[in-house]
Amino acid sequence: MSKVLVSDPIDQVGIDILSQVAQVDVKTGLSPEELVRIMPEYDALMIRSGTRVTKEIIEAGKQLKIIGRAGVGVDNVDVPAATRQGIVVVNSPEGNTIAAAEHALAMMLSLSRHIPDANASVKSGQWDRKSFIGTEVYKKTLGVVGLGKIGSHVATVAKAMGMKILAYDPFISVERAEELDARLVELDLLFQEADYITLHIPKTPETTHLINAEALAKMKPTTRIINCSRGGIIDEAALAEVLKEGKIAGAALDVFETEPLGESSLKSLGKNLVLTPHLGASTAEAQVNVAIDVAEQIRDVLLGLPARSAVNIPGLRPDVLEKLRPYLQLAETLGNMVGQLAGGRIDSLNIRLQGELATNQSQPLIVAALKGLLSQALRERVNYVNASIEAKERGIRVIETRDASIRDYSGSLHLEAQGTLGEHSVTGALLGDGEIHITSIDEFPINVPPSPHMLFTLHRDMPGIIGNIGSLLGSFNVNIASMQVGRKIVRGDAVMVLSLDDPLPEGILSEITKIPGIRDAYTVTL
Ligand SMILES: NC(=O)C1=CN([C@@H]2O[C@H](COP(=O)(O)OP(=O)(O)OC[C@H]3O[C@@H](n4cnc5c(N)ncnc54)[C@H](O)[C@@H]3O)[C@@H](O)[C@H]2O)C=CC1
Ligand SMILES: O=C(O)CCC(=O)C(=O)O
Repeated sequence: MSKVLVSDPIDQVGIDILSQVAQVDVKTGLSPEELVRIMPEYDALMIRSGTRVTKEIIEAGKQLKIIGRAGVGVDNVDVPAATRQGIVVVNSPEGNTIAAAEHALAMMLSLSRHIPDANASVKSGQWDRKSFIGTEVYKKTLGVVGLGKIGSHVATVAKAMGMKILAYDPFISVERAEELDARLVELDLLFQEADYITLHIPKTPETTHLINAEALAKMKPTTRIINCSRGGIIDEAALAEVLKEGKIAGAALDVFETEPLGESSLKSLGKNLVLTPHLGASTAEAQVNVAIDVAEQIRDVLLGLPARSAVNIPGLRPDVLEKLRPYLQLAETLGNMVGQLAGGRIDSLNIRLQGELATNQSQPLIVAALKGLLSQALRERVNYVNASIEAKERGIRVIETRDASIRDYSGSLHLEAQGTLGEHSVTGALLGDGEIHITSIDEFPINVPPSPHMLFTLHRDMPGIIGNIGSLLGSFNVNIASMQVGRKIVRGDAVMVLSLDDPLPEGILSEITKIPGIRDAYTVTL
């Protein structure tokens, strides 16, 4: 019989589902060393946010087939390590949406009406009404950062409470914002105008410390901030400072840079700060939803069936998956690249399946390309199941064509996207050894494998240009791992693709475009 380890508290309904097919051991509070030691016994691992599933734990799981995260964020799982071992990682992208949205709204109202401190005051025997004069949210402006599932529900309810909604989300269409009666604005304007700011975004390199000293300085003294998304999006030291000095009116935090929250300057603040211990998903309903969602998927995978909400591997029959796996990776990589080249808000994606990929069984490749395209915006929320729906909801027009006559590789994919940064295309194929190669960018022929940090330029093919870019990058201590130029005619337009050892430091891109002959420059991070 299969064995499942449940290493965080999970609703009993999930345990009951797992018990239909497996022996279930609930062992919470294990140390990383204990987890590594016992992992070889288990076929499946079910967690919430409490267990950090490291590479060491995954590698110890010699029989492990699936890791189930009863919630949305899989940032506590080393997903690439799991993928390398062919272990499916599943989550519950929507099971706790309402719970998290309601917690953010509850935090906004608690903060406005000093409910936590007033409660403590009454319980300590006082009847102090003067100290707890609050503010109303009616007719105030709410700035929603991240208009995804949770942000949209917060916006809808806040609207019903009479609030005006501003939203910042570079990946959401104006039409979607209009449906929610929200005005899409730039972040600076939101910082300047909002009375309340609520964060509903994933934690990514771009969103880490999005709310820092500089951002806080743009806010009104009456602004209140709510964070029920991820710790680290707010710079806690900078926030504590402005709260102490009364430069903004208050904050309510459910998530922290380090959890559990240890020593912190936040703890000494008064009624202008409300703190909860990552309770966003902690409702009876959400815990039942996520437990069912994830336990059913673990049960199915243990029975040899596909998972419906896999973050890393699509829900296909194992034999079909085995054949398609390299091409799915190709499609996802190309989708991710073209999404970044074309910019945040994508209007359309043209996918051309070429050569032997131009068959009717190629639907999963379209889905993989969309998953890659949306991954910058949605991170772990996008999977092989919801990618098409998410694209539709975001108003992305998807056009697929097939051309079996193109035979430069046995099968290749050509993706063309129209977005905020214009129209861009990328073609890729698999080499004999299964390695992905990018074979054209914006119709210029090249031949490079994708790498984690890439820089692309569109420039005039003229002497000295390569040297100028090299010197500029060198002056910022950026090391070039490889470089290739693609051109159609001598001294015409050309593209340059550079693989860099490190991410491009901020500000260099605009310096690159100042080099004579460079028309445009883009970075892609994979
Ligand atoms: N406190 C808690 O217990 C819970 C926290 N969460 C967290 O809440 C967050 C939001 O979750 P969902 O709404 O389900 O995700 P979602 O994927 O539906 O929405 C996220 C939105 O953020 C947008 N976005 C991405 N990068 C952005 C950027 N740089 N600036 C502005 N917007 C950006 C995306 O376009 C997307 O619309 C996630 O971080 C999730 O992990 C979710 C559930 C419970
Ligand atoms: O499991 C929990 O309570 C945390 C939920 C959460 O943060 C998530 O689902 O992303």
